Amino acid sequence: MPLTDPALTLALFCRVVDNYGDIGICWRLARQLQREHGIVVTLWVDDLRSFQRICPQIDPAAALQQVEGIGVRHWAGQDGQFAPADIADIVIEFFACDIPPGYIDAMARCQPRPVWFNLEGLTAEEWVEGCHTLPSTHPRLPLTKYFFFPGFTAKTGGLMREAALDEARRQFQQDRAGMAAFLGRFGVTPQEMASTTISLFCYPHAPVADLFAAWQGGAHAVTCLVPEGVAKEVVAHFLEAPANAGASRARGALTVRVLPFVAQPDYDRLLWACDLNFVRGEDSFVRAQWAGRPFIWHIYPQDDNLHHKKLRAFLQRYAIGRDSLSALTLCWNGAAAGGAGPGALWPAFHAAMPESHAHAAEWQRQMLANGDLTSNLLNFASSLRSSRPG
Ligand SMILES: Cc1cn([C@H]2C[C@H](O)[C@@H](COP(=O)(O)OP(=O)(O)O[C@H]3O[C@@H](C)[C@H](O)[C@@H](O)[C@H]3O)O2)c(=O)[nH]c1=O
Repeated sequence: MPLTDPALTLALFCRVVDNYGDIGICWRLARQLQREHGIVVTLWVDDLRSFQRICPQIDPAAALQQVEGIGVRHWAGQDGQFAPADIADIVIEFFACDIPPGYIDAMARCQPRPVWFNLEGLTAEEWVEGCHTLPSTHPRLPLTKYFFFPGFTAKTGGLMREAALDEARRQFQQDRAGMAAFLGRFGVTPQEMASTTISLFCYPHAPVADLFAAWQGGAHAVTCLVPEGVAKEVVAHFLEAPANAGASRARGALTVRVLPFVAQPDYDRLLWACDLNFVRGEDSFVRAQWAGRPFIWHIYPQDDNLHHKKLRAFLQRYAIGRDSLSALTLCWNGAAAGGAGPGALWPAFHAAMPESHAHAAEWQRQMLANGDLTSNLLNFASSLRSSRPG
C-alpha cells in the first residue's frame, strides 16, 4: 500500500512539557501529514489550553474534536483498553512521551504491526547522525521502535517544512504593501517599518534590559515587536505601563510594541516581515531559519548547562567565521567567556547585518537540500512497511 493511500492512519502522541514548542511542532507535523500526504491523523495531546494559544479554534474542554481535518483527542491519562482496530498504521511518540501501555499492548496484537517512531528533539550535535533511524526492540513484546532525529545534515531527518512554505515566504517578502498591511494590524507605523524591525521571543532569563538600553541609546532607530507575556517585566519597565497587547512606547531610538500572541501562520509572517528575529526553543528557531533572515537563538535551558554544548554545536555549523553573530548569541544565552553584555556587542552585530542576511539565505538553501522532516519520515516508514514479512 503506498503511503499516500487515504486509508493510511497515523497516531501522534504529544505531551506538553513546557510552553508551546511541543504542541507547536506536533500540530505542524499533523497538518502537513494530512494536507500533503493525505494521511488520516489523530493527535493525542494532554494540554489543550497551550494548544489553544497557537491554534485558537481548539476547544479546551472537548475530549475529541476535528480541527483542520485532524482528529484531536485530549490525552487525559495512561489508562484505557485498546483493540487492534483502534491502532494506527504509523504511531509517533514525540520526545519519548510514554504512550499508553494499553495502546502498546494492542499494537503488538496488530497484524501487520504498526511502524513505531520516537521523534526526537532537534540538536546539531554530531552523535545524532549515528542514532538517526536506529531500532529499539521492545523488552517484552514483538515490537520495534525507531528513533527519528530532525537535524541539519543529510544523515538526519532534516527540518520540518511545508511544501508551499518557501514560495509563500517569497511572495510575502516581495509584497511591500502586504507586509506593511500585516504589520499595520499591530499598530506598526510606516516610520517604524523603515527602522530596523526586530521580533523578540525569548525565555525570561534573557538579558533584555541591557539590549533595550543599547537600542534606546543607539544611533539607529529600532522597532522591537514583543509578543504579550515575553520579557514581561523589562517591557513593562520600558513602557512604564503593563505589557499588554497593543501597548507601545518610543524612547530614544527604540520603539517597543507589545503584540498579541498570534496563531502559528501569523507568527511565520511576523518572522518574514522583520529584519532580525530573536527566537527560542525548537519550533520558532526552525521557523526563523526558513524566514531567511538573521536570527538570534535563545536555547531552552537544561540542567548542568547541557544546552550550552548544544548551542555551540549549532554555532559551529551556522556561524563559523561570523564573530559578531556568535558573540551575541553566546552572550544572549549566558554562555560567553567575557563579561560584555549584549548591548556592548550590538553595534558590531548591527554593522554586520547585511552579511548576516545573505548568510541566512545561503543557510536556508543548504537546509532545503536535506528535504523536509515529514517526507523523510514517511519515506523511511514506507521502506519499513515494504520490507517487513507478509
Ligand atoms: C510568539 C509566538 C509563538 N508561536 C508558536 C511558534 C512555535 O510553534 C511555538 C513556540 O515554540 P518554541 O519556539 O519551540 O519555544 P517554546 O519555549 O514555547 O517551546 C519549547 O521549547 C522546546 C525546546 C521544549 O522542549 C518545549 O518543552 C517547549 O518549551 O509557539 C505562535 O504561534 N505565536 C506567537 O505569537
